[in-house]
Amino acid sequence: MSKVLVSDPIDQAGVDILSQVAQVDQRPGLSPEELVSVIGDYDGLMIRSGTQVTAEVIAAASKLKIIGRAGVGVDNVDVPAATQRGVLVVNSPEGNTIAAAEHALAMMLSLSRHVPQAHAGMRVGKWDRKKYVGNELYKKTLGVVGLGKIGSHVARVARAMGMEVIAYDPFIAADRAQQMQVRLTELDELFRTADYVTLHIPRTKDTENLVNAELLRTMKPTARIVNCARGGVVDEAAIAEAINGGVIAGAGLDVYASEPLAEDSPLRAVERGLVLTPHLGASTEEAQENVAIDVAEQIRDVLLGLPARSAVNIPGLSAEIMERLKPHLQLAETVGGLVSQLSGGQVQELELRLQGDFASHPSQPLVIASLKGLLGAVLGDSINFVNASLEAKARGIRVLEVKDEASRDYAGGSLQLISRGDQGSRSVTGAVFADGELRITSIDEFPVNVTPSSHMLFTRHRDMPGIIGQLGSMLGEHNVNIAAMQVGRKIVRGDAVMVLSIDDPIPAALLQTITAIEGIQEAHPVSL
Ligand SMILES: NC(=O)c1ccc[n+]([C@@H]2O[C@H](COP(=O)([O-])OP(=O)(O)OC[C@H]3O[C@@H](n4cnc5c(N)ncnc54)[C@H](O)[C@@H]3O)[C@@H](O)[C@H]2O)c1
Ligand SMILES: O=C(O)[C@H](O)COP(=O)(O)O
Repeated sequence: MSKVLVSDPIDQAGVDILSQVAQVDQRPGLSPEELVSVIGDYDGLMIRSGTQVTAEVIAAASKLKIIGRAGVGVDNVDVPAATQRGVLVVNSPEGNTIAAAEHALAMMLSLSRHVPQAHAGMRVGKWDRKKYVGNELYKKTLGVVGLGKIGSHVARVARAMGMEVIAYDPFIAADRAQQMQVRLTELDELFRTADYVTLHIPRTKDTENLVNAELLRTMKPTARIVNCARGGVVDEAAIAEAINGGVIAGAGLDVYASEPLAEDSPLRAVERGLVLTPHLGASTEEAQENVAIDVAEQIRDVLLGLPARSAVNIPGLSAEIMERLKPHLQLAETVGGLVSQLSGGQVQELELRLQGDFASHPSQPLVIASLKGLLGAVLGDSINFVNASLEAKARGIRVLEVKDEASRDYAGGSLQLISRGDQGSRSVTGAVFADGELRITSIDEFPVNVTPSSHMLFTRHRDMPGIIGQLGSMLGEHNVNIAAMQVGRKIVRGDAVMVLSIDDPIPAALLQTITAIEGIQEAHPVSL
């Protein structure tokens, strides 16, 4: 049975789903060293933002197939290291959207009406009505930085509360913003004119310390800023200074450059205008149930050999595409495996020629599947849909694509792979027939009609009497059973190819004897 480690607190609904297929060990609070020492036992890892999945953890994770992030941000996972090891990373892109958006709105309201400070006063017997006169959000300008899922929901609710909403997001089209009654602006205008600024961007090299002392100085002294996105996108010391110095009126922060926030952080010493929460944006019962179910289902499916719906590190290969293109992907992988075993040596270039229906589908999944077949035939299970492209790139394999939607040799079109390398060039074409069966339809341009099978033997030989008989009796003598046989030739008594489907692999010694038969130019055993 598979084993899944859950190293952060997650909702029981997720544990129940994982338990359908795996032994689930819930061990929140493991130290980094403990995680490295235990991870080698696990097929799956389920985390939130508390666990750092470093390259060291991934290097120690010899059995790991999948890392599931019960939430959105995967900045605590070394995704490139996971990709290189073929470990799938999945997340829940939408499960906590509403929770995070509502937390940002709660921050804005708390800041405007001094809710935490007023409550703290009440706890110690005070009745401060004058001190906590606040502001309304109504008719104020909200600046949203990052108009993605969370930013859009904040914008929608803010509009309903009577706010004017402007946004900065270079990746959002103006008409999409217009539909939300949001005006797109530049970042400097947004900071200069907004009464409230709310951040909903990922932490990237472009957004690190985006909100710094310089930008804060451009804000109105009455303005407030909210960060429920990611730590590190604001300069925390600069925020503390700006509030203390009256440069801005306040800030609401949920996330920090380093978590948990250091006890001696300057933020903890700010006396007014600041509301701090300990990364609670996604912490609602509803969101936790959503993300736990979403991610646990994906881990379960992947452990059962099914695709995941929100894979972070296989772009363009969603579960929906995997399902829709299943036979096409199988064919691409099979043809990739065949061409690899027929090529021998080093493949330097792979040309993918797609005809008919094959050309009308997105080609990236077919490229990945072809590379998985090509490299997997040599490197085995270490190659999967996650790392096939990366591994091909690392080996300097160039990939070319030629698409021709109009021409079709077969009703459903065809896929041809041509490999070029130090041993010359090889080509295999395949099609998916109406019965859904895969067929190999040509090898090195010789027409054949072969259903791929686990063990096959391929020969290039001269088309002359006696060769087929000799080969058949040789295999019989060695107790190798032939299930099917196909010969393809272009001209009588010219060159020809033969493909045999056999029940067992060909012993190495027998292969040598086969290649010694007069007229056989080459023979390759193939396993799929
Ligand atoms: N506090 C929490 O508990 C909590 C909960 C959920 C999500 N989050 C975080 O909130 C952030 C937003 O999540 P989301 O689901 O809305 O993501 P999203 O991908 O839907 O939206 C992010 C938006 O940011 C924009 N963007 C990227 N770089 C930008 C830049 N340099 N300037 C301006 N805009 C830029 C993108 O175009 C996108 O529209 C993420 O960092 C996520 O990790 C935090
Ligand atoms: O990216 C996210 O989903 C949020 O930051 C939530 O993090 P959490 O799962 O640790 O609450």
